[in-house]
Amino acid sequence: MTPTREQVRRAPKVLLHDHLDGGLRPQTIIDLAADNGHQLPDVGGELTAESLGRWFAEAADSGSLERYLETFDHTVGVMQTGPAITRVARECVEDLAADGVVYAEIRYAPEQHVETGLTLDEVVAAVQEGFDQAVVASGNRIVVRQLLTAMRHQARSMEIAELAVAWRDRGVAGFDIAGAEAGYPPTRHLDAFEYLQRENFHFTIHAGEAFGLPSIWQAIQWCGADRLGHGVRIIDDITVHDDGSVELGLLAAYVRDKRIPLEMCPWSNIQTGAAASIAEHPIGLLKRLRFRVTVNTDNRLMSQTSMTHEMTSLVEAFGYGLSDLEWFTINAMKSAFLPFDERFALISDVIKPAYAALRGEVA
Ligand SMILES: O=c1[nH]cnc2c1ncn2[C@H]1C[C@H](O)[C@@H](CO)O1
Ligand SMILES: [Zn+2]
Repeated sequence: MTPTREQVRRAPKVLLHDHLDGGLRPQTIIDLAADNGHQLPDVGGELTAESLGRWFAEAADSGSLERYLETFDHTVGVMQTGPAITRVARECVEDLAADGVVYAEIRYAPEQHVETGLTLDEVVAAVQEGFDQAVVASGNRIVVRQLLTAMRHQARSMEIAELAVAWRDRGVAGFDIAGAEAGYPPTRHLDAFEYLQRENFHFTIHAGEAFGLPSIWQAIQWCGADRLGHGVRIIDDITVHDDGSVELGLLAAYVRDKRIPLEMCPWSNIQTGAAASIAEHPIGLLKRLRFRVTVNTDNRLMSQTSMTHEMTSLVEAFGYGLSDLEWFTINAMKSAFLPFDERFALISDVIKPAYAALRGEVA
């Protein structure tokens, strides 16, 4: 039977790709802008949480990653003090816990939060404080880690990689690069990735979202990425013949053979033009071919989404049942940048029993 939205909400979910500066509550943006004087956009009427939320969704719904990214000026702009960052981090975890997320890796770029004098270390500490507060308040129902992102058009990736390693025992589990993809290939940051590999550290790379196979190839074969952020364009290396048979190119075969996790973000892809609709999203074929697919939100504010919304949309478009959602969830947990024993415990003690109980309800 098809799970209801409420059953999807209650099902344990694992989130590997979510931007802290893409998930603010609209009211929080209004409050923080009033505090620090940041000029919010003209929403074409009265500024309310609702109208501002709508503005973000519409402005981000442009079909272009570059235009989508412009909306972050207004979230990053209000996250420039310790207390503001801590509030955003706390609310992020509160919202994820309420949505049934049991494990999350939240990413952001520390270098974007130093405009009024915070050090990079202070930014990471402020985020961790907010996470810790919310995790305790949830009764430890959620486990959260930070991923530190470097902006791919900037030149601070080595510094951010060192920052991530310095915080490895204090809540930071990995590293990432993000921002406009075209013109900024992953190899631009090769020294940072080589450093991370020498440190036995984990990283993912936004690749194959707004740019195609060369970006994915570089991310994996030159830079050694553990996972791919989006990776949706791997579909360009897969041919579906008229008779229904499927042929994988060398890169697609490598990604599948090596079980390289794909952090897929369906609604974000529709906004940036990487996919036309949920029903046409490559996630359907990639799941069928048993790639290591995971489901993620990317930016909950810009896409007006949540894990429940992403998964419910997939249930509606592809007819998935609870076992499919459990498969995505276990895929994600297996792919987390958490030690093996901790991943294993979450799968066997939390995820599997909860899905078994839900299946009992649905049957
Ligand atoms: O989907 C994305 N692709 C590339 N970059 C992105 C995406 N979503 C957010 N970002 C950027 C904008 C944020 O300011 C930055 C750090 O979270 O990462
Ligand atoms: Zn992203």
